[in-house]
Amino acid sequence: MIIPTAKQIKEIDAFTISDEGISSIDLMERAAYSLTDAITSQWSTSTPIVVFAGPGNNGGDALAVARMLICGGYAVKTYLFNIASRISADCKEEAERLKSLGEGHLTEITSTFEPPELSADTLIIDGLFGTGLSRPLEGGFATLVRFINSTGCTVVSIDVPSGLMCEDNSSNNLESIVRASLTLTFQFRKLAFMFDENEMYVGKLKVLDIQLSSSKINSTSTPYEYIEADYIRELFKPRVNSGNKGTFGTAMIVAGQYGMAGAALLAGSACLRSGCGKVMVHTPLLNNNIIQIGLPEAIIHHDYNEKRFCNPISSDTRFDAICIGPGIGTHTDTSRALYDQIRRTRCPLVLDADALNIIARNKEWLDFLPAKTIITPHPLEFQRLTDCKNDGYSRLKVAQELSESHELIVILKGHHTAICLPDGRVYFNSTGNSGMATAGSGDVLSGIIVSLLAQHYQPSVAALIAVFLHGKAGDLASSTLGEYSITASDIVNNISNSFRDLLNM
Ligand SMILES: NC(=O)C1=CN([C@@H]2O[C@H](COP(=O)(O)OP(=O)(O)OC[C@H]3O[C@@H](n4cnc5c(N)ncnc54)[C@H](O)[C@@H]3O)[C@@H](O)[C@H]2O)[C@@H](O)CC1
Ligand SMILES: Nc1ncnc2c1ncn2[C@@H]1O[C@H](COP(=O)(O)OP(=O)(O)O)[C@@H](O)[C@H]1O
Ligand SMILES: [K+]
Repeated sequence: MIIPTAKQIKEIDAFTISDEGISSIDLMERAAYSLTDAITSQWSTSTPIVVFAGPGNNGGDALAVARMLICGGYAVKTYLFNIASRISADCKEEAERLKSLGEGHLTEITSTFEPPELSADTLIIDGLFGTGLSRPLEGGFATLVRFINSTGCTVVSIDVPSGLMCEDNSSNNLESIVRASLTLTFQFRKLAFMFDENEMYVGKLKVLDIQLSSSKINSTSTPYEYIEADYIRELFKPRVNSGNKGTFGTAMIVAGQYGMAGAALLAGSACLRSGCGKVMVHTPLLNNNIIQIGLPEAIIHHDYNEKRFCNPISSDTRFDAICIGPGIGTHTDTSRALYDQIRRTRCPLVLDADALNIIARNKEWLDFLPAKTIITPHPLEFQRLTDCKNDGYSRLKVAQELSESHELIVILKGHHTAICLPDGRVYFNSTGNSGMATAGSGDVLSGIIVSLLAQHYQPSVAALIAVFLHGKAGDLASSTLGEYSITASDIVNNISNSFRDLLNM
């Protein structure tokens, strides 16, 4: 599903209204029905409800929901903030409809507001601002948001937590954003929801299908897409029945300085579990026994010259793709080896972990990474690599620029990992859970990627499939072990289930 901008959502709303021939107020009623449905399915009529409505259509939604809840037997108090006397036409109409239920349901605030006493079990519905927010909240609205956040009550935000911009929050006033327990958003995830630091505002997310025009949605051009199983499934090539080891390619993994052989084991076993024909591991001689015993299927490519660090591989004619980085360390010898290897590599390449930390110290090397190289930084590695600001939107913009200017595939790892392609497109992943925030989890991802590259998947496709499968393997691991107990090995052990789940095998 696409992730349109707030402006594009407005256009899709407007098109739906004209194309379907329905009025905007009826679209609002449709939206409010689905909100009410989601609320009543979770909270009973014994829950006291307080609704805060703003002056725009987000407020209109809130007023419609208040009416529907009252009609459903809920005790609801509603406050409409009409400070500047500029409420939208549909908001005004919804206020009239609510008033028509009788006295006392609606309090209109036109100047100062005395916050009510709220019991701990009150459910707050936040309909102050949605996609129309154009600047950070300040003054009375900022105070109101701080009041909402201080109550300790459960908060349901309509469409967007009020105060959160749909895209760029790098200059926002973070204290003036509602911290929702649940956000009921219309039709699309918003870009800001993809950034880890905004989880504290969005809370749990539910996307409500309000049947906006599918033809308009399909013709809306946006670089951002949220990827789910159906999309990934289409990217697979059939596996040739008569294929042999050679058909499915040989992957080379340069990993594990002495003391970090586990990184090589994790990447190597993930690679083997992901379908390539052969896996070679280039690792210091001292790791020999560990790898031979832990990963008997792999061929060890000994790094004879040096016992503890990684040296360059002499030739890359014997493998189809190469991964460099998991646990290699940043020793000067390794750094030199990485330089040589990058300069010499002609096959598809994925760089992870310490390979990226080394490049961060030698940023000019970015200029000669082969086209379509995949890099897989977590936020800190990306920060070291680019000196970017620390918020999700700024980081994404820099990643997009880097991807486009250097023709790289940048996999920005996080809860919703972003895969940035050189043509400007960005795909956000839908699988994965906090149990995957565990040492070695990234090594597993690198192993899956290089396996797919060795099987001759295009780098962009390999990146998309691998990220999705990796997260899915983590989800399957968590369904049996729980998020607290997953280890990176459990992710490896669930790669096969992840493939089978995705491909209905
Ligand atoms: N357009 C449509 O057909 C639909 C819209 N829907 C709702 O409409 C919302 C968007 O409505 P609007 O475009 O009216 O926008 P909002 O309701 O988000 O707010 C817009 C109003 O807030 C003011 N404003 C913006 N930033 C402000 C700030 N920092 N401080 C004070 N005032 C500020 C604007 O001047 C405008 O009056 C969506 O989020 C959704 O909830 C839904 O009803 C579905 C259908
Ligand atoms: N909360 C989370 N939700 C989803 N995926 C996560 C979460 N935390 C971590 N991951 C995933 O786990 C991997 C962690 O990689 P990384 O930080 O490089 O780990 P390591 O360096 O320990 O191997 C990434 O693919 C990341 O997307
Ligand atoms: K809202």
